[in-house]
Amino acid sequence: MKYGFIGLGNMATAIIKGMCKSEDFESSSIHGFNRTIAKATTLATTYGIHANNSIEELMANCDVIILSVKPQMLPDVLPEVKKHLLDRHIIVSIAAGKNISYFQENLSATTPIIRVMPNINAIVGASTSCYTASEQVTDAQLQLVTSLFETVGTIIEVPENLFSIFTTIGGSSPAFTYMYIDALARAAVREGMPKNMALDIAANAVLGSAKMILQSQEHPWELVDRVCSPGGTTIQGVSSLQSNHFETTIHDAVAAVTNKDRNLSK
Ligand SMILES: NC(=O)C1=CN([C@@H]2O[C@H](COP(=O)(O)OP(=O)(O)OC[C@H]3O[C@@H](n4cnc5c(N)ncnc54)[C@H](O)[C@@H]3O)[C@@H](O)[C@H]2O)C=CC1
Ligand SMILES: O=C(O)[C@@H]1CCC=N1
Repeated sequence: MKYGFIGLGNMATAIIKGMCKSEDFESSSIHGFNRTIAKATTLATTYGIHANNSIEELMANCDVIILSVKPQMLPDVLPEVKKHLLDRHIIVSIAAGKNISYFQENLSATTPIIRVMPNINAIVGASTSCYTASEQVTDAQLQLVTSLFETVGTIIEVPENLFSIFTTIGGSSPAFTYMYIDALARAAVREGMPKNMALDIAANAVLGSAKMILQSQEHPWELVDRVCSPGGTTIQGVSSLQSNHFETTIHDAVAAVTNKDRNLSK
């Protein structure tokens, strides 16, 4: 099997890195095409993948075509993909907002299409990804594509009607979490702690808290209560966050992202 990435930005670079580091994929089986050709040649030099000069060349070389351009670039890219589409091709899209029917309308109703939503933590092998597949996709094809995304983290199936909300809490939320970690660290800088030290502590506290949620089986509010000693320090901060609408602020941000994602498919 040969894998071809169209668009070699943040996400494709992370996924290619994961594939090349894994024992399951040969770098010689990976091809890439980017509008700015230098990005392809850099990846070819770094990881030993093939730099292709056109979508036509990439599609002739590859079986699994991974569309990794921004959603707004798809109207430029899809006509060229459609022109060179063959029966052997499997289309994988990681674009936000574009649903399977969009690709069926703009490419072909019979081509196997798998929609995947990874996240930027793929760069460190820690993406929380999901997929949904068109009915033409076989179990073997699905296995192939999920194993590809397992090289950069975990992947689960999500029905397409939940894809927008997954995109928000799985795909976009790393940005919110980075903001939260940075806010904690800056607050510590105000108290005199060096920024690097504060970032390290804040990030590790978030990492540990995430492990607690995943491993303890306890409700998050039970965990909150366990941190808040009666008359102690933490409850002061928890009350302050509640008075400042912590939860509704997050809900508003999640709704804003999800609405934008839903509008992209219209
Ligand atoms: N950045 C993120 O955290 C995530 C992004 N995504 C999705 O992944 C996709 C890619 O996002 P990024 O990697 O962040 O974007 P990016 O902007 O870093 O990469 C896109 C690449 O496509 C290239 N490109 C643009 N037009 C092209 C064309 N006509 N032909 C060939 N190459 C072209 C650009 O030169 C660029 O290198 C998007 O659809 C986005 O919705 C999904 C999950 C997370
Ligand atoms: O902001 C975006 O559009 C993409 C989708 C998920 C994360 N980044």
